[in-house]
Amino acid sequence: MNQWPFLLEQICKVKYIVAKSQINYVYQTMESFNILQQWLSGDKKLGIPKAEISPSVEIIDDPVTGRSLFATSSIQRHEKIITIPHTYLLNFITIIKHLEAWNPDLKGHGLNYGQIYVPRYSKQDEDSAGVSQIYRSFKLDEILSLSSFQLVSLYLVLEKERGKLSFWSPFINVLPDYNDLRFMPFTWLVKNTNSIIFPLLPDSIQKHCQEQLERFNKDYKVVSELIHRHTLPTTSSNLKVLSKDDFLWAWLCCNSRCLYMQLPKKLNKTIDDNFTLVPYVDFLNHHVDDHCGIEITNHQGFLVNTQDASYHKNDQIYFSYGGHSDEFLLCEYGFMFDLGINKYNSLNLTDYIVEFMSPIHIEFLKKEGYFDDYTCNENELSFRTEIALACVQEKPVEFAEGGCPRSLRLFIDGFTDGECYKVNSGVLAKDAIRKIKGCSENKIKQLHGLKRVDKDIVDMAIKTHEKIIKIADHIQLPNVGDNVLD
Ligand SMILES: C[S@@+](CC[C@H](N)C(=O)[O-])C[C@H]1O[C@@H](n2cnc3c(N)ncnc32)[C@H](O)[C@@H]1O
Repeated sequence: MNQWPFLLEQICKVKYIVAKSQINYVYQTMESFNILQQWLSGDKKLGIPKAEISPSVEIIDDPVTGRSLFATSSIQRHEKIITIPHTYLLNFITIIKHLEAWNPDLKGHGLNYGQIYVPRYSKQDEDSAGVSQIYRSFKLDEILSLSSFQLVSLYLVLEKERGKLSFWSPFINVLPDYNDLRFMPFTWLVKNTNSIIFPLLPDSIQKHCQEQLERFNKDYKVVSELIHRHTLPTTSSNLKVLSKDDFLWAWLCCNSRCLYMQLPKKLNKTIDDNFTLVPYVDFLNHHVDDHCGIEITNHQGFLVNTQDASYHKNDQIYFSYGGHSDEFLLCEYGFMFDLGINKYNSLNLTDYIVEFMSPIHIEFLKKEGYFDDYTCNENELSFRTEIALACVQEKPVEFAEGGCPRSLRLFIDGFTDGECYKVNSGVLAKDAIRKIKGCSENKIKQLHGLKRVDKDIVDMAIKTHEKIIKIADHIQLPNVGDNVLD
């Protein structure tokens, strides 16, 4: 029997379904952008403030950078393009304000940050999942003891559960889903995916991910235990055991979208707690160079200004997340730039340099604040690396009784540029770089050999090694003979 007409019909059907689902996706996305903008336009009668968004700015779903801000007409330097009042910022303070409205026992600690509108929650805002009951049973001490990451992530999970009843639903609906962040290798550890590819990533990325996993697991444990203490017979089964996937989604939203905001001193929080989520502003993608500037004021809220950048129609509007390497961007934000773009890329030489050290060297470097984090970029070794390499060239006995060789002391204190160490440091660094490059070449071969695994993820893993090889090939170091420590 001729199968072709049947196959052709099936192919057409699949194409039709794919096209239809793409149209649906575009429609739903645009719809959710409209709802977000409507929400941000406030309500004078209810006293909900209005965000100011320049008509020269629009949200576009870009195939490479995801939801992004673009200029609809030219924008000059130093133009204020976005102002988001405190009411719409999601952070420790606004969450406590909303929880207070459910639970008067949480009141009375006098926390404030600008004017924050909070709905007057009533019977009709109760949700069937039991979230409002959980809010009512919280104690002030246990909420204040949470870190910002723990509280904001928990609150996002709970408010998502409240669906349309949540004040935050227009914002929650435009947050990324897990698939948008699937390139973040740390998520593979949580979800037990890509387990063949993970060990083929550079060691430095694997180490970064293990640290993220530790932080995540700690936050998940604290928050799960809290929820467990507050579940009631009426709480939905979905919440009784806080799902790890849901918490991961919320935790990733915080990790990839948080912006610096100093919390009041009386909260006694750490530097890492000083953040807020900011609807709309969080559509700004990262650029290696400075673009827009952000500022937070008590009175107006969160402001975005073009600073020294100007934009033409259809230009993407960016903001620099900081001087981060591609490895950092991949681990923390789930993306990397193409080869040759990121001037902040570096090689992590730490493990290889530590191998050259005796315990006495390590003790000395720790005391001086120069232990760990040894890197180089395409042009040079970092100062920390130079100090560590100079140190290992000194015999351990030279450090007896807390002493320090004179040349090394002068170098550390900036009185010399460590010229006497340079050649041998170059040899040692070269040895470390050669080993790292060899390791990357080997892993690339193994990655090419993988069959039937997600091609995008494998390509991304290969790219991480190509960046390492590029730095290793480019850096110029003095070339003299053999191991200088012999
Ligand atoms: C603050 S959000 C920016 C909005 C984001 N594009 C979205 O779709 O929601 C940060 C995330 O955007 C993406 N991103 C930011 N800058 C990027 C860039 N230059 N290239 C590719 N993706 C980028 C990454 O997924 C990152 O985790």
